[in-house]
Order: sequence, then structure tokens, then C-alpha cells
Amino acid sequence: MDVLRQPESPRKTVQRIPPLILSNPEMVAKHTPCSLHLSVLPPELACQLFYRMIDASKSWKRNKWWLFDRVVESPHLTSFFARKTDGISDDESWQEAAQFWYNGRKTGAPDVFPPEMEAACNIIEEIVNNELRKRTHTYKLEWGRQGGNEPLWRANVAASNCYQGGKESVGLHSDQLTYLGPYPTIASLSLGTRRNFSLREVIPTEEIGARKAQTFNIPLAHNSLTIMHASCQEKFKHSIPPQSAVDIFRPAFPPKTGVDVAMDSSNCRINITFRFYRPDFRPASIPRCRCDVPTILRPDMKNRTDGETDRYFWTCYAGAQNDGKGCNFWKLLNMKEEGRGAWFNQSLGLNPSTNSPSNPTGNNSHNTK
Ligand SMILES: O=C(O)CCC(=O)C(=O)O
Ligand SMILES: [Fe+2]
Repeated sequence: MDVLRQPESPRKTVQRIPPLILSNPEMVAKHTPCSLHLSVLPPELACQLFYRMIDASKSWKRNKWWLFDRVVESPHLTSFFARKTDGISDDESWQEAAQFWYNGRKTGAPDVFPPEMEAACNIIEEIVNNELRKRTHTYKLEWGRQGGNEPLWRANVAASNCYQGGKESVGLHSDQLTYLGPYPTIASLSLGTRRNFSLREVIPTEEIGARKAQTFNIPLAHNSLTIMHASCQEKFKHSIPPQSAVDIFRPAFPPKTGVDVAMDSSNCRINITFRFYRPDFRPASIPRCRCDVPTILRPDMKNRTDGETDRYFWTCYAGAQNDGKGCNFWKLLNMKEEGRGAWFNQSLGLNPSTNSPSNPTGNNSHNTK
């Protein structure tokens, strides 16, 4: 009978690890590549921005895209804003140039930051740059301290989400890096009712038998800022899971006149992710696939190595809109050949380490069609 017995698996059984609630900034910093900052905006500004977004969300949409053979719809409302300038120069053509593709579809002209968002953004930029100053390690591929020791993170776009009630959610994902480039820093502001932000590490293939992923849940209070630091998008996926009930949010200030908050917003959460679209990842420089649609940039999360030689892929995303039909295009990101990062040469002279004459904003060599 022994002959019929299955040979024992050489793999050790790895224990599942229960989720851990990270209830304060110290715990968040200890377990994740994020930092949590509480009560970041003056209380009245936080309330007015909440009302402004609730009012604006009447015209927001649910994203729709093709997944395999069916159309899926995001279980929350979403919108996209571009700042007046790109934060690097005063060039106001940024607004006009900020024509991006999302889910394989060109977005309409984005809205400009409303005044409350602009005021919040100035405060948040300072918090983020202070955090960056504390960091001792800079990844080779991230947008670093170009031209000196001062970190230069600017929020030139913002994506906003509105979750009404506990059922609305966003599934586990890592953010596309198409315009952010490798190792981005993303600053995520929470307003309104508290929700859990869930983070789960993607275990590299070679460690799968050795350890299990752990889920970390961070309760996000009104007026808190979560900074997803460099490597968060490479190592972790994040989500806002559905929950059976939410606390009632009672703002401390009434809305200003002119802002119409007709709907009951006491069970709503507004999220604004402030992002820095890098000058070396501008829309015209993004490779197009055989469908003639800009590709998207994703990290090779399962085979990441040392933060120096990690791989990123440009992949076809046309299928998200085109009945699920794409072209299977994929191409390794090559920062040097594409003239990005240390090889980015621009007239602003922000990057001291570049010598190569390249023009990533030109619409040519990356088009691999
Ligand atoms: O609502 C949040 O905190 C997360 C939103 C998010 O992950 C996204 O917009 O990519
Ligand atoms: Fe995200």
C-alpha cells in the first residue's frame, strides 16, 4: 500500500497570518511602506473640501472596463483633476497637455483643482516633502532629488473617489505607474466617514513556500493622510473593502453658501489621491501597442529583486475598452533607451546626471507599432 501513498510535499506548510489592525502612525510605519498623518488640514478646510467634493460628485462616474469577457463597473464614483501648472514650471499649458488615458480610453479635459483642493494640496506637499527629507534610501529609478538635496514632490494631478455607504469599495490592486514611473510617492487624503484601508504584500515567487502574505488594515479617520511611499506599489496591493456598517460622520462646520450638499453625506467617504505625474513620463512619450492605444506600465511584482534591477512592463490595455480584445503587446521598460530618469534631458536642468540627448516628450522612438 505504501507504493500508492502520495509522496510528502517537500514544501513546509506555511502558517496563515491573521490580519493586523494598524491603529496608529507608529504601527503603520513599522509594518508597511506607508506613513499615516492625523488631522492634517485645518478642521474647517477639511470640512469645506469634503462638502465641495460631495457637491462635485453628482457628476462623477463609475469606471467601466472589460475584464476577460464581461464589462465590470467600479463600485464607487470617481473623478480626475489636474492642477493649473505641473508644479515644476509655471507653464500653464500643463492643463491643456494633461490629456491622459484611463482604462484604455482618453479622458476628457480634467477639471482644475477647486480652491479648497488647492489649499489642501499646498499643505500636503509640505508634509510629503518633509517625509521625503527623512528618508535615507532613494531608489535608483524613482524621481529623486533632482538638482540637489531637496526632495521635489509636487501634486500635479489628483484622482478622487466617493464611497457612499459601506457596500461601496475598491478591490485589491496596485496603481498603474504609466505617468508616475517606478517607485512613486502617492498621498491619499481621507474625508468623511472612517473606512479601512487594506494592504496586502505580494509575495515574490521564490518566497511563496517560505512565508505567507499578511493583510494590514489601517482605519482611516476624517482628515487623515496616508502616504504610500516608494515601493508600496511594487510590493503591496491595496483596497477599501466593503463593510457591513459605517459610522455616521457629523462634520464640525456647516457648508459655505454656494455649495449644494443636498444628498445625505453622513455615510460617505471622500478620498483624494494627490499624485505627481513625472516630466519624464508625459503622455506623448508612452509607448503605443499594436492597437494604437498607449500602453500601461506595471511592475513585475512577483519577481522583484533589490530595488535596483527590478523590471517593469509596458502592456496593451486596449482590451479594457475594446470588448476585451487587446493585442498582447508587452515590452520591458528601459529607462536609458527611453530617455527617462537619470537619462532624462530637459531644458529645466532639473536632472544633473543626464548627458544623453533624448526627448521623451517627443512622439517618436517609443512608438513600437
Ligand atoms: O479610497 C482610497 O483610499 C483608495 C483609492 C485607490 O486606491 C485609488 O484610487 O487608486
Ligand atoms: Fe489605488
